[in-house]
Amino acid sequence: MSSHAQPTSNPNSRKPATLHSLRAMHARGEKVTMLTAYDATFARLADEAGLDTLLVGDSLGMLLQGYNSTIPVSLDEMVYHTRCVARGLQGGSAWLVSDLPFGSYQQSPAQAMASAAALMQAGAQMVKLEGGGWTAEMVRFLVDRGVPVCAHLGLTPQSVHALGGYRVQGRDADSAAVLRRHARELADAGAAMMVLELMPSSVAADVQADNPGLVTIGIGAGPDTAGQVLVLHDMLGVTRGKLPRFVRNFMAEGGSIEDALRRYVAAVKDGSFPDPVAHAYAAS
Ligand SMILES: Nc1nc(=O)c2c([nH]1)NC[C@@H]1CN(c3ccc(C(=O)N[C@@H](CCC(=O)O)C(=O)O)cc3)CN21
Ligand SMILES: CC(C)C(=O)C(=O)O
Ligand SMILES: [Mg+2]
Repeated sequence: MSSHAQPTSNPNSRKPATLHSLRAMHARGEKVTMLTAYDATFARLADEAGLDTLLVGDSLGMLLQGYNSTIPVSLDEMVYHTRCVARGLQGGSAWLVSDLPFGSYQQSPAQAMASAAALMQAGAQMVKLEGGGWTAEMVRFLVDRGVPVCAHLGLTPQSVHALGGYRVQGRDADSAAVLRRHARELADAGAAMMVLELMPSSVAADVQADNPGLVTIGIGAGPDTAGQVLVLHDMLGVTRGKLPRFVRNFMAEGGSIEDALRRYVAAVKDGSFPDPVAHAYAAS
């Protein structure tokens, strides 16, 4: 089947998500669910389990390719996995976000637009890019040209070597204030969504309160964001090695992958995940 084939019958009764429906979900206080997906089969399973949004994360460099960071992932590889996931979502409902990989947007707004175009033509509905205020010019350039953008602040894994490891960000008052300022700049530049990764719950709560219409998606950022994201392999308990504290293994609770996915959706929707103590970080 070509990627331009007509959608087949809707596998569930949900309408396809739109930026409008996701903003409305947040406005009425319903939590937004996001999970990473890298292939057609898991995209379809996640969609059928009721995920609102899927992310083709550059974490695939670590989970699928075996690298120890996301830095080696290329734009062509992100395009390939975006095509796979988009085909799995045909006839489905989840909103599809794809990561712009390291080196594909940092140079200029024009470079960011060319890279975003490749992901959108592969089936993404929104692109995500990592970084603070310096990315505002890229965000504005893309949004003006019809590309929805998700920002990503806090622990930005593409900067792991500059950050000195996968460490909690915004722990002290000064760095928390910088994070809040950057979030405001990116929201003002037109970012509709924002991943907040590995920061004290209070900082993520402040970012959400500063920018009420922004759909914040937390990972290791506490319970007060508009939504939550996890890496698929982590919530299925198949990731090897030491896991970050914010992870919960939903496979240990459910009897099947389908059940684990449904439990994740239910736990985010009813607010039982993340736990404010077990899965969150405090300011220093
Ligand atoms: N499997 C996987 N899951 C992820 O969530 C993930 C990746 N890989 N790769 C890309 C980034 C890297 N991430 C990470 C990696 C390690 C920690 C970690 O070890 N965190 C410590 C806290 C460290 C501190 O206190 O500063 C923890 O205990 O959670 C957190 C996020 C999140 N992302
Ligand atoms: C963990 C999420 C936010 C991500 O960027 C990824 O999976 O690459
Ligand atoms: Mg990523």
